[in-house]
Amino acid sequence: MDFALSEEQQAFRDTAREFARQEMAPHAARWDEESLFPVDTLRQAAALGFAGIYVGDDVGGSGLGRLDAAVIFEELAAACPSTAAYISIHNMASWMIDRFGSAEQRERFLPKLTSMEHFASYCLTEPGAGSDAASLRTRAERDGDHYILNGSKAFISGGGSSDVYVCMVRTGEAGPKGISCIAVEKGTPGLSFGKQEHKLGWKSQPTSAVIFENCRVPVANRIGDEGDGFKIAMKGLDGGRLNIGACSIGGARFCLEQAIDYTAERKQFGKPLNAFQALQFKLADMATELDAARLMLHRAASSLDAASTEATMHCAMAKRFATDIGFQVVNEALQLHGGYGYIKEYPIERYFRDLRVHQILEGTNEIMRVIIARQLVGG
Ligand SMILES: CC(C)(COP(=O)(O)OP(=O)(O)OC[C@H]1O[C@@H](n2cnc3c(N)ncnc32)[C@H](O)[C@@H]1OP(=O)(O)O)[C@@H](O)C(=O)NCCC(=O)NCCSC(=O)C1=CCCCC1
Repeated sequence: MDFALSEEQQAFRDTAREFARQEMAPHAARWDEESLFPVDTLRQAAALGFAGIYVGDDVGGSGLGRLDAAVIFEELAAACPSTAAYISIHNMASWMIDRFGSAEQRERFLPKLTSMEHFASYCLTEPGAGSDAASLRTRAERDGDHYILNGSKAFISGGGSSDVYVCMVRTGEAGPKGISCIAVEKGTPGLSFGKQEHKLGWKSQPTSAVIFENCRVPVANRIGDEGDGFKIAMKGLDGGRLNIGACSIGGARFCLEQAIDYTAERKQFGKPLNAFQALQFKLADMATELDAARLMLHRAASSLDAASTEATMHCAMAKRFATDIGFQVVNEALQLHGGYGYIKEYPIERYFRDLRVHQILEGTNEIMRVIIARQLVGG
């Protein structure tokens, strides 16, 4: 087992770190404050290959693996978890087209997605179908060479701004086997968007409902066969969960570094905070748990790259652990900053708000436990 990154991986990491420090970090607070979707910066990230990290290079992707992606997302999220997470979602939706789409669909959609001339959204959740994703009700009725879609999707990242919506819809029976995956393009009559949601964090990416009212979509936009949609969605999420875990680790790493600097500078009772053993122990625990989370995440990424039969469980374990530890580390970093951690002059509160949602989305951490337990005990 080799714990070192290859020379190539160190090179992506350095490129991502430099980009994040120069092009994201100086602007992230303003994107958050003004709820700005940083389209130009996203396209700069795409020019470095970050918009199709594990998409084939024949359609403009970087042709890399999940471990490479984990390394890149950690660096991007150290500067701005919200923007890094949007790039992750775009990668997840693009990969679903790359992996399950036809040659014609790959050629039609992916060159514009890998350059981020177009943006992609992943649409599974509905107002009445969150954790129980297989109960989704958005209906796609066949009408000749089109489907007519009716229903709505909730909490969609990129809603209203994305150009391609990779949607899970019901074409058949109740349950997972009646679900298909269809790419709906912006501008299709009958497609509209709800109001922009006001969120605690993740403010540099827009979030809205996606609404279908007699929305006519060509059958040629169906990704995979009828009835394959649930499995496609779950496979997309295996990788998406790793990326979100990597975003938690990156954000938490930045906050740990801030806490180390702050406790060295801040003096109370005549000495720096870091001279108090109780606070040294806090820093030691934060660093140890973060390291454990990164190791677990990299193991899960290697497992997914190797198509291991345990990959889904490893991804669920890593998502659960990395997002819980990430939030815990940011919370401790805030505590170590005292009152300064709670005000906007310091960056910690933004990371606190951004990382909280990682424990909820792409499958709550309770659902991660369901996935792990099913592998252990069956059922
Ligand atoms: C785990 C879960 C609760 C499972 O469900 P059930 O019990 O209904 O389905 P079950 O009986 O487990 O399975 C059906 C078929 O499906 C296959 N399969 C499942 N996982 C996978 C997988 N990982 N890979 C391949 N096949 C899979 C399963 O084998 C079965 O097929 P078979 O009948 O054997 O032929 C699932 O529903 C889930 O996960 N919910 C969380 C949703 C959830 O995560 N949203 C998040 C929405 S997205 C989101 O939050 C975002 C936020 C920010 C923006 C981006 C998106």
